[in-house]
Amino acid sequence: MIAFQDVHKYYGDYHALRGITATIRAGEFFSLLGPSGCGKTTLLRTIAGFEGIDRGVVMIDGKDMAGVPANKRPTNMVFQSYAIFPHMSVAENVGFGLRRAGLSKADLAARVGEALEMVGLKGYGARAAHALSGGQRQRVALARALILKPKVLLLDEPLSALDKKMREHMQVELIRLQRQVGITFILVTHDQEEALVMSDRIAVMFEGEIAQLADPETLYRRPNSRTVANFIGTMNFLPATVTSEMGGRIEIEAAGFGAMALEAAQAPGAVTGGEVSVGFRPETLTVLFDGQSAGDRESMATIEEVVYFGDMTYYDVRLDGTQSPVRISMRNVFGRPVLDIGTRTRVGWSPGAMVLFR
Ligand SMILES: Nc1ncnc2c1ncn2[C@@H]1O[C@H](COP(=O)(O)OP(=O)(O)OP(=O)(O)O)[C@@H](O)[C@H]1O
Repeated sequence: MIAFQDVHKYYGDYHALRGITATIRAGEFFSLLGPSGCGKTTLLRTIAGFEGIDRGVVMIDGKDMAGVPANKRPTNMVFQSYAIFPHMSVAENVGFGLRRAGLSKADLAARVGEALEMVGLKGYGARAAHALSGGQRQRVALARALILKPKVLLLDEPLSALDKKMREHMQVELIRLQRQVGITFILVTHDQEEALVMSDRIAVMFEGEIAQLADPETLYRRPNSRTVANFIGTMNFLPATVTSEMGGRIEIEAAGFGAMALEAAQAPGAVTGGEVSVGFRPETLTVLFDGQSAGDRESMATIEEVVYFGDMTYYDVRLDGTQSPVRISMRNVFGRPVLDIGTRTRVGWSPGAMVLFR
């Protein structure tokens, strides 16, 4: 549906987009994720036509968008500050973009009703827009964009003004809506959890470039750099050395773990003798209680910090033979005690959960 080919954008001397090449599929929920200033909003605006580009090509539905103004593109944008008109009714807001479409009153009312139903605001048409909650206003903004039946809906941090509960509720609503209407949604967010929850695929951006483009599970389990690993969730790192690499099997010697073998996919670019880091998520290690078997491999460790969350406990443990603690997250089980700082414990782990970074 969208194709970027080596897209560059400058603001004066500032190189805001540095060679973006990617495709977004029709019907996909796609997110642009990255820290503030990485260029995600700029990239979204190049799709909408609000921002020109200095080099490269932006295609929508097979057509080069060079010279095509925003109002002639099959896209519509929903903004963070849901710019709805407070003095109008909900129905007038939603029907605003169709007021010159020459529809009969009855047809317009039907289209407005349909759009309101999609966003869960059936029956709210006569309500004054200023008399709505933040979440309801955002739904009006969505209905106003959807009523124009765009091929692509562009969402610029649409939920960031909402409180946590409402944001989580709207995330689920947005996913449901996208499945129902089946059009391509492109979301800009700096919230990694939001991107993981909502997206079919995510482009992680840093400094005007796409660092990795993949589905949520791949991004989480196989991040391609330490930067991506750190941006999405928590990743522990320990120093390691590659002892051999042959026929797609990489052997390493890692502090705290000892020798282990990894698949090639876990260790792209590993070279024998290379000093690397082995990375692993907090939930892939297990604090083993008395009599519990490891399943795969185990190491000895000392608990240095305990953070209790009710349903979870974080243990910061130092594996024997290592310099710095690593975090383990454990789901609490009724009747099982939370261990104290200073406790010596066995830790279970599996080579399959490790990722190697240069
Ligand atoms: N109109 C402009 N003129 C000059 N510089 C700009 C302009 N718009 C954006 N920039 C700069 O380009 C870079 C990318 O901006 P952009 O808004 O795309 O970032 P972002 O990733 O969306 O960040 P945020 O989450 O803070 O909105 C930033 O460093 C920003 O300061």
